[in-house]
Amino acid sequence: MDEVLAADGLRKSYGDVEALSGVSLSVAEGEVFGLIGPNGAGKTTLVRALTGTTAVDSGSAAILGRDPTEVDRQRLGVLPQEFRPAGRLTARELVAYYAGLYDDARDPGAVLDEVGLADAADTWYENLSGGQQRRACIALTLVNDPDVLFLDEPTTGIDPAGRRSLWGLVEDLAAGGTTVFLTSHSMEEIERLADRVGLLNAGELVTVGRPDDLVSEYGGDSRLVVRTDGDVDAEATLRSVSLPPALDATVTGDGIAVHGVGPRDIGDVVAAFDDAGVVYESLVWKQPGLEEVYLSLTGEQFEAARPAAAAAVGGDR
Ligand SMILES: Nc1ncnc2c1ncn2[C@@H]1O[C@H](COP(=O)(O)OP(=O)(O)OP(=O)(O)O)[C@@H](O)[C@H]1O
Repeated sequence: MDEVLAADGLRKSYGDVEALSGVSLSVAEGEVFGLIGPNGAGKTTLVRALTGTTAVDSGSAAILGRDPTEVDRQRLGVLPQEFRPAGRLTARELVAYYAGLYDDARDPGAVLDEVGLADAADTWYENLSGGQQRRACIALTLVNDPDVLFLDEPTTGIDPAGRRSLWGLVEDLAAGGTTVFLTSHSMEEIERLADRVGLLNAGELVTVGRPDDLVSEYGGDSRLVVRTDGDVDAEATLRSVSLPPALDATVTGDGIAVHGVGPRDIGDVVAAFDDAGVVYESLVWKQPGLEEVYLSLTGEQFEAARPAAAAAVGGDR
């Protein structure tokens, strides 16, 4: 596969703040590369460096083998994190205006349809809902049928159904050969869309890999988390429970975590807690995902909890 995006030792400081401290990466044609990282990690600076909209202090970037400032804009689509088109143009007028900037543009109506804005096409941008505005912005990045698409937090403010339909759109684009560089604060979005994920922390690309590989390497084991009442002595409770010998347990901030619990072990573990007469508030079985990778590599909880990650196997008592 051809390399479409490349970064080699990108460094960028703002005064004393080193936003990028030597970032190198490579993205292949048709790949969806997901970038995650805490606030201020340097994600937007990296997008700007890769798209040639900020000058770097050292290092180099290339899109389609060229310097980002020299690449044919017809082949590039960029959705910045903050993007405010003219408020008193309708979605259709905006898309038509942007289409007019290119020699070879798609039909505005078809693009509006694709992002789910056909019914609101004749509403002024300023009167669209937040989610509809974001869709309109995405439509503007698609008018030139780009080969490379940068999406900086594309679905912020879009409702769950709208997000899912836009994920389908990104999947279709990638299947058609479009290379996508995506930053997001939604782990669900990254897990769903990204072929490879890069974790940026304090300006450094801490790790890059396929989601499954990162989870196997850094995600830890699946576990059953037993939340006890705040007044309960979790250490004493744990000593009173006879867990299956292969399993290990630790006391956490709000209860007990039993490690290495596979799906078939859940019943035995629950029975062990019941036999010991433990009163618990909830039992949650968690399989590791990117959230755990993020926690293990940054020491921080990912902001947006991923509800589907946890399957409750017990209730209040
Ligand atoms: N124009 C600027 N002037 C000064 N400092 C800046 C500028 N742009 C970014 N920074 C700083 O550089 C660091 C990286 O910022 P950046 O916006 O790239 O992070 P981010 O990962 O995109 O954050 P977020 O998730 O909050 O959008 C931060 O410390 C930020 O304050």
